[in-house]
Amino acid sequence: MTIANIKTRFAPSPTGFLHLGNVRTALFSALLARRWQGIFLLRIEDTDRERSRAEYVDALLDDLRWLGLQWQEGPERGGPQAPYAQSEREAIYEEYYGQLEDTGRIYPCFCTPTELTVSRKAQLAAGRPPRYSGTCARLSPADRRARLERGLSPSLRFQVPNGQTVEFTDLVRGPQRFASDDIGDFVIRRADGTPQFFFANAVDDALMGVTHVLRGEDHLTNTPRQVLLLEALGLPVPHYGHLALIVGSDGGPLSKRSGDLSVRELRAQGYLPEVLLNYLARLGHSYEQDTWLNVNELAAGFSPDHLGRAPARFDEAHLLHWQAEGVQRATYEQLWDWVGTGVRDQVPEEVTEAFIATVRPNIRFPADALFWAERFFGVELARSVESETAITAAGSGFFGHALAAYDQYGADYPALTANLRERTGLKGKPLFMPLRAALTGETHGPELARILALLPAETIRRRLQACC
Ligand SMILES: Nc1ncnc2c1ncn2[C@@H]1O[C@H](COP(=O)(O)OP(=O)(O)OP(=O)(O)O)[C@@H](O)[C@H]1O
Repeated sequence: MTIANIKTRFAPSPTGFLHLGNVRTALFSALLARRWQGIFLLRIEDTDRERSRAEYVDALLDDLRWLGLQWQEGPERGGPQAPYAQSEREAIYEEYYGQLEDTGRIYPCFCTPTELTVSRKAQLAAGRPPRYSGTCARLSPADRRARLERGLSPSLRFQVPNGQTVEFTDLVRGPQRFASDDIGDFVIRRADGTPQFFFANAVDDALMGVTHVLRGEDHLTNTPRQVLLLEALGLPVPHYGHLALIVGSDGGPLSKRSGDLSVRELRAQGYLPEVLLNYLARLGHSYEQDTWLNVNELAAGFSPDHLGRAPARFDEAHLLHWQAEGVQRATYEQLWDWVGTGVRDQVPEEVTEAFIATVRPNIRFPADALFWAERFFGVELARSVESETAITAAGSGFFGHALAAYDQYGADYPALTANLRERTGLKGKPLFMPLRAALTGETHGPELARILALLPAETIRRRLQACC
């Protein structure tokens, strides 16, 4: 399969911080475009005036950039179909409402929210699926005029044709068929004049030349409405692919409203961007390799054919696995930046690289690096209970020998430990554990040989002396 001139998009609403479900949609869309040298477009769907906020727009742009999911068209970058925020496109929408009006495909609806609720309840009580009953479609022109003269602000409803079947082939879920009779006439412009999602989203995709729409399965039932609208407007219908949703540990889909697992939060904890990409790319999508892939490799192996239909559950253990891998792969510069000021302030300048090399296999988060920086370079050494036990068991004579061996061999670990073995007759754990406990206050941790080379000689002597 080859796809020419592909354009994909991510179209979030700025109503909260992006969560892993949102970001996986962005990632798959970006990978699909990159795979076929196409364009990845970003559009801000801020038509919900009450819930949309400028700070969420800034946050989502920042999150996507941090993840390396740079868009080629969209906010800040511009493009042939600017503007890319729906709140700035109302004049464009007016033109298309006009077209639908001219062709008699829409009508004003004066029903109040209360009337709609009553009708919905009555239909449910009668065991029917709720849909708009068509009250305002039956108003005469005189009735409509009278209501408008009374100053009522109508919404605009799209008149769904009867007796049709809407069909499309979903990129993930295969052939789909919906009976138009099951779809009630739906609002495309709210009474406050703002466009409804179905309308603005479909019109923008068409005008912006989007060829492939990957989005969450929560939109599957919107698609037949959007297909009908685009057909009524004579606009091109993109290929749709509906992705299984990511569910949290409670089994419910992640949602911005409930502030689920935001990228910000994960970033603040110290997750690395490529870690999230490697994790998310495998959540509901299979790759031949289960090894670490960079973004180009993720794109090269991406295909809608490898997308699964079952909901994908967020699994922290998998994410932690990728995080451990990401830390091993990061450069010294990346990690030195990532560990944060608490670590940078404590580690002496001349051993920063040695510090990172020493702790790298034992850390997954900046907090872990801080833990070791404090153990190595803190003035006061807080010892764990286990290390106190190991020190007591070794006895003070052991540390006198250790000091003598250190004075003779310094940080030459093989020579020092061989000498200590000779002096004490100990080997294995009884030899190494008390040494580790005295030097770090812990009975686990980075390689002892590296620790010996990293700590200032004066610290080593002081800590061994303290156990004598
Ligand atoms: N739990 C989820 N798993 C996978 N994709 C999701 C999930 N929730 C939303 N998406 C997808 O993320 C994209 C952006 O959606 P949107 O900005 O509407 O976020 P949302 O989380 O649904 O927000 P809200 O909670 O405010 O409804 C859409 O394609 C949507 O289908």
